[in-house]
Amino acid sequence: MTQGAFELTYASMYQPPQELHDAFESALKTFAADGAQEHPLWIAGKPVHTEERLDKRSPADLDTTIGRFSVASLRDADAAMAAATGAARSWGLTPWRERVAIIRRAQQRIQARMYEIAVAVSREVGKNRVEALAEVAEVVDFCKIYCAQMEAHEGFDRVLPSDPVPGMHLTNRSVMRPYGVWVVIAPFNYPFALAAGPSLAALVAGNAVVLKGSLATPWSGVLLAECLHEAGVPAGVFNNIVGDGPGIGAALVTDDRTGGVTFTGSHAVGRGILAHQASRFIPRPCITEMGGKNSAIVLPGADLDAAAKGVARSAFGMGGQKCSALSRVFVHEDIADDLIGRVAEFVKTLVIGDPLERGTFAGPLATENGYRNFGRYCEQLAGSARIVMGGHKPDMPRRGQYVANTLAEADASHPLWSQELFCPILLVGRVKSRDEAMQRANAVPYGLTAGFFGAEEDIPWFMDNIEAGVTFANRSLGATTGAWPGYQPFGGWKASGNTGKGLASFYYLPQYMREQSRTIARAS
Ligand SMILES: NC(=O)c1ccc[n+]([C@@H]2O[C@H](COP(=O)([O-])OP(=O)(O)OC[C@H]3O[C@@H](n4cnc5c(N)ncnc54)[C@H](O)[C@@H]3O)[C@@H](O)[C@H]2O)c1
Ligand SMILES: N[C@@H](CCC=O)C(=O)O
Repeated sequence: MTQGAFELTYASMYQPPQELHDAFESALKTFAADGAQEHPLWIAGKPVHTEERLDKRSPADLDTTIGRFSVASLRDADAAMAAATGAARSWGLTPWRERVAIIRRAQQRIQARMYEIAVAVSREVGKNRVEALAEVAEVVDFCKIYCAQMEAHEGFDRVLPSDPVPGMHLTNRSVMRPYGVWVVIAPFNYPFALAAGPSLAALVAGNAVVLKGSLATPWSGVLLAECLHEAGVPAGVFNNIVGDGPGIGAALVTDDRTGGVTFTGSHAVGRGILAHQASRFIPRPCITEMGGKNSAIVLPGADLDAAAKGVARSAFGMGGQKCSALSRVFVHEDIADDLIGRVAEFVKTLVIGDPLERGTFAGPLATENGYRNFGRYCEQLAGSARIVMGGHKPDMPRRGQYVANTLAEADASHPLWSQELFCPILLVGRVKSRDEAMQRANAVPYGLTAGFFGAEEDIPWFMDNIEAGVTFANRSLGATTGAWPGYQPFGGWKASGNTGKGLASFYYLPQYMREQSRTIARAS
């Protein structure tokens, strides 16, 4: 989102202009939370109210309900698949320029409703207002990028030379065609961006979509469905259902009518979905974006103030509930005390509180599960690590899922070094050399993001050796977090993702299409 010269991204979000706050405040007033408001599923171009409803509680105040959400049954999931199957053929045959025009209208609808969507995202996830606004702005950029890529590649339709056969004229073409119905499974932490990003790519490529978001964050998908409907996406081409993973999600990804799947979520679930798609008699494409256990390396020569800010922002932003969150820092022993002191000082300035308030850095944890896990991890650390700060659940004016930013030093053998925690816990390890730091950074199965702070001449060594899909050096705005479409393609290596291609990169969109070679022979 651009306001004057200001462009809102996850890196620029720390100092947004006053107009952005004013517009958010005004949306807060007009788009008030009405706990009794009913939110439907969207199937076959229509809102569908179901018998089963979920009263969604605010993670910031568990005594407040933010809306009543229809929950899909297996019959609703089947209806969504049937609607998408019925609509897929004509959408796939719609000229790509028309599809691009519709997605551009969707971009305008999302832009026009940006502040109210951000209010909803902030309320359901508990993320602060700028994180929420940036999440919506990211979707605007996904629309722009995928439409521009279709145009730049002329709809991925290429005329090829005639082959040299005497007495015959052969016309050759390569066209990229959609798979049919694409199932998108989204996580709770970026319920708008990670539902919209894959859905928009699938749609512009000509697939019909069935989206299933997380039960923990059911609102974003409804708003996305409304925007796409307002933009004129034909009935059945985009369907949104809300339901549990093992029941409704599994039904979608195993359905015979599914043509391809994009899953964003934990490794435990993603791996199973990927195995299923690969083992079918007709294997299906499957894009999995999974967990992370991201590290930063800090070496002598680093600007330690910049490092402290970058480390704290990426470890504790959004309560550590980013797949890109920093959870391990390896710092050279000569500068370790200095870095730890600066991180602790900076963290004291970060406000934990009501996510809708202007000054809040981090709100509550989004899920009950995450809140419980945080307590468990802190108990584990209490007996076996040096807790520098945090390690508890703070007293707050409201009964929300609030936790303290936690920094701890633990032995290399501690089990929390290798497990994704998804809460604001940062482990620090002292190292004797840059090679020891690299060895420990790479000694986990994940490979999503990584950061480095140190001398310019060490940056190529870091980027050439680190096993991660997204790398940053000397970035105080976030050591490992805050990739933005068009600037930093975002995708994981190793157990963090199976395709090796980042969201919004040049290589992403073609994954939603399959190539057809077309040769026509005529006598010459
Ligand atoms: N790599 C990335 O780009 C990226 C981005 C965001 C989040 N994540 C990861 O997501 C995780 C946090 O999100 P979460 O807790 O919502 O993840 P999760 O795996 O629990 O759930 C993700 C989605 O999968 C659904 N699901 C669960 N079981 C299923 C099944 N058997 N079949 C089909 N669908 C099923 C859930 O209902 C939800 O919609 C973290 O591991 C985080 O690192 C990764
Ligand atoms: N794209 C976000 C992370 C999304 C995953 O949770 C970032 O780069 O920080």
